[in-house]
Amino acid sequence: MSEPGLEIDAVSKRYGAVVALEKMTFDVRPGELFGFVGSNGAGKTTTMRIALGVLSADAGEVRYAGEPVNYETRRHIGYMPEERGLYPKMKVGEQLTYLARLHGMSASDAKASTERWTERLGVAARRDSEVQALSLGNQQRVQLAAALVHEPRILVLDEPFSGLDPVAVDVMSAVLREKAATGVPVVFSSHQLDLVERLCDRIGIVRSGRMEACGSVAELRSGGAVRLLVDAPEAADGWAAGLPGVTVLGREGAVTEVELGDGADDQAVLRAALATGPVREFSRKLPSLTDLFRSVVSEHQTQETAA
Ligand SMILES: Nc1ncnc2c1ncn2[C@@H]1O[C@H](COP(=O)(O)OP(=O)(O)OP(=O)(O)O)[C@@H](O)[C@H]1O
Repeated sequence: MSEPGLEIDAVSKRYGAVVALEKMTFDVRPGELFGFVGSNGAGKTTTMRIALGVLSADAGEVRYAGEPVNYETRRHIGYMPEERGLYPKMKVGEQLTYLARLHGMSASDAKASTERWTERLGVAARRDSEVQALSLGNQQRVQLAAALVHEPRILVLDEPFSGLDPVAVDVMSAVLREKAATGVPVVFSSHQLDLVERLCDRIGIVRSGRMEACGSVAELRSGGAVRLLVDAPEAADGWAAGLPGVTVLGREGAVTEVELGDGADDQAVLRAALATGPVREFSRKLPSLTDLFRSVVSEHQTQETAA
């Protein structure tokens, strides 16, 4: 079994009558990039705030390396809050150095780290500018620098990719990958599912304060029904109707999409297609993370967006 990283264990939280989290449980292993996705109001920000300790849980526990997270551990978390948290009138460089010092770095290390991260994140030329003078995207780059400047052992980032241009998305993705490669557990929330699918080792899909599905994209896919694409140009409409356990989802030109239910035989589909004439393509259609997400959350979508 791998070493424990950051563990969120049966964490529950209410705001008055609103149940924000109901036994939220998952773990982010050392060196792992974990994508935290869910509808608006599903409970991602609440979970992250509890992990950082800016909000207390009603029940459950957050652990790091097998021990409950305490004040000392929290000094080693790099956090990017959803509401962002920079001082607008303070200069970028001074602010980052100050934050690094707050986390216990020496003055010279804090200065060197500020220089390193502002360069890496493309805001070195703005070190002497007030934060409020920067564009929103550049403020976000500085916000990420603020989460990284003290060389944290854990990274918890609330929607770090929102509002970034494609170049900044690439830089941010590379930085998160590198941090994970050094053994840091990295968790971030995002609504950009294509990015999450590309970047993350594992993904957690949250619905109504609960972890509904968790695993690698391949693991999440393995739970769903198999879909096939069959390109049979001479087949008449209805060629696959009546095959046991097979549902025809649609046809575009010569390509028919079918879903296999329990007990359905893909080879029977292939034989039926070949009986119509040539088959140019016969392949499995893998659902995207967006498809998987929709199937997990759609059931209660209305309830959550009303929150
Ligand atoms: N301070 C608060 N007071 C009352 N209710 C709150 C408070 N903060 C959050 N909530 C409620 O808790 C639930 C979870 O909210 P949370 O912000 O954690 O969701 P989220 O997944 O981060 O959403 P989003 O994707 O929109 O950022 C929602 O129903 C929200 O309305």
